[in-house]
Formats: sequence, C-alpha cells, structure tokens
Amino acid sequence: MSVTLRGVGLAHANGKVALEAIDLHIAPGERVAIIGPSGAGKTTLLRLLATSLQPTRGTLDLLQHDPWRLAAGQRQRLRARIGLIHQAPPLPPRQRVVTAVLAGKLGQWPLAKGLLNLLYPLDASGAQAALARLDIADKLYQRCDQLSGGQLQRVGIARVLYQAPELILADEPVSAMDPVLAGHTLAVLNREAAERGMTLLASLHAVDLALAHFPRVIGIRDGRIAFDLPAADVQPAQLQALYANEQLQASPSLPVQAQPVHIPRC
Ligand SMILES: Nc1ncnc2c1ncn2[C@@H]1O[C@H](COP(=O)(O)OP(=O)(O)OP(=O)(O)O)[C@@H](O)[C@H]1O
Repeated sequence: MSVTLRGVGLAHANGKVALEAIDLHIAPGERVAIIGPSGAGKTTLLRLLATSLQPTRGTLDLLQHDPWRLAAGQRQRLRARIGLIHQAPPLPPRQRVVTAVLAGKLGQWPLAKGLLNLLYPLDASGAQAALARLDIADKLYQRCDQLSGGQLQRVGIARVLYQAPELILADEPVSAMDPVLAGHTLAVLNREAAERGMTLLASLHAVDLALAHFPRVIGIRDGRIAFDLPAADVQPAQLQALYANEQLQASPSLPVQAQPVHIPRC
C-alpha cells in the first residue's frame, strides 16, 4: 500500500499546529522508522495515516484513495486494511490473549462471526501461530491483565500479524521491552513485513534500533521533516541537530556512577 502526503498540515482541536506542510511518499513494502524528539509530531503523523485525524491542509493518499473523500463505510473498509500497533495496546483487561489476537480480523469478518469469536475463539491455532512468532505462544489462554507491559506489546504485535494488513503503523511498539527483547521483536516485525510485502512505519525513541532495523529513517522536528534518508546515510550531526533541546536547564546533573547493566525479561 503506498502512502503519499502532499503539503499536509494538521492543527489539533485546540489550535496547536502539530504538522506543517509534510511531503512524503512511501512505496508499497517499504519499512520506515520515524524518529524525533518528544512533541515533534510522530504520533500525530501516525494517527493521521490511520485516518483517526483529518489533515487541516494538503492531501493524503492511502491506497490510491483520499480517505476523507470516501463515504464512511468505504473509509471503514480502508481502515480494515491498516494494522495499528500501540505503545499501550488498548486490550480489555479481562480478555484472554487468544481473543485479543483474533480481534485483529474483526474489521474483515462479518459482524456475526466477530461476535461469536468473542464467546468462542474461532481460530485458536491461528492466534497461537501469531503469538509463537513473538515467542509468547504459552500465553494463549492467559488474561491480558496478567501480562507485563512488554508482553502486552508483543500481544499487540501478534494481533497485527494475525490481521495481515497491507500497512502497519506502529507507535513506539517496543518501548516497554528490555533492549535485547526490543531488538529481537523489531527484527521479527521487519522480517514478517518484508516476507509478506507489508508496508511498515514505526515511530521509535531508540535511535540505535531505528538505524539497525529499518532501511529508511525519517527525522521529524517541530512538525516538519528534518531529514529522510537511507539508514546508512544518517550522520551523527543530523541526529544531534534533531534532538538538540535548548529548553533543558543548562546546569549539569550529578554524574551518574556506572552501574552493571541488568536486563529484566518480561
Ligand atoms: N489531542 C491533542 N490536542 C492538542 N495538542 C496535541 C494533541 N495531541 C498532541 N498534541 C500536541 O501536538 C504536538 C505533537 O504531539 P505528538 O504526540 O504527535 O508528538 P510525538 O512526537 O509523538 O511526541 P512523543 O515522542 O513525546 O510521544 C505536541 O506539541 C503535542 O503537545
């Protein structure tokens, strides 16, 4: 699924301009990391591509459609072709993991099948296979509120892999995982996307992970694209400029003693 933005701007309801004149083209099957400081506009850009926010200027093209020119029903069908991975997956606490994963296909199933699936998991083996890719097949019948933050994020990723959308939008998908697990999970997500030809856009705070796992990296600052480069071409000076923060107090904090690294598993 290709994505094209031409001069796209977005002001939130309170008037805060979060995106300014974004021009961007992402070809089908591309895998792109979005990086930038807090408040740069990364989540806003992903929400705009998910069609949960409407541009206030410019045009957006998703799968050769301007979603905001479609009728509501057509826009809903377009949304079913997009998979969302949230930093904190909005899973009902008492729901079983199997049901949460199978819900990935709710947008593609008829209503009756979706409702039946809530009562009785219709494809437990499919859910288990998706969870196995994230190494958490043993959690199939566990309740979501009994999982750690990192495990919940992996359930959210398994749900999107089960959905098998054309476009995956991931907002900080590994933020609750330890460094080793985060890298491994991003490698799995990238491999799955590459093998199945899915387009993948992920916002990340961990610059090293963005550079290591994604062929293309877009830096966003103050609602604008600061750079858009192959990962191998991103220079340290560009990263320094991207994250420069003049608002932080100049007084240095006390030096932190080097501590042995403890990597918790979740
Ligand atoms: N619902 C909203 N209403 C008003 N302003 C908002 C809203 N959501 C975000 N903003 C503002 O829009 C700007 C961009 O926010 P956004 O969440 O897109 O940044 P971000 O790059 O994802 O930040 P972070 O890395 O901290 O999650 C910020 O100035 C933020 O305060």
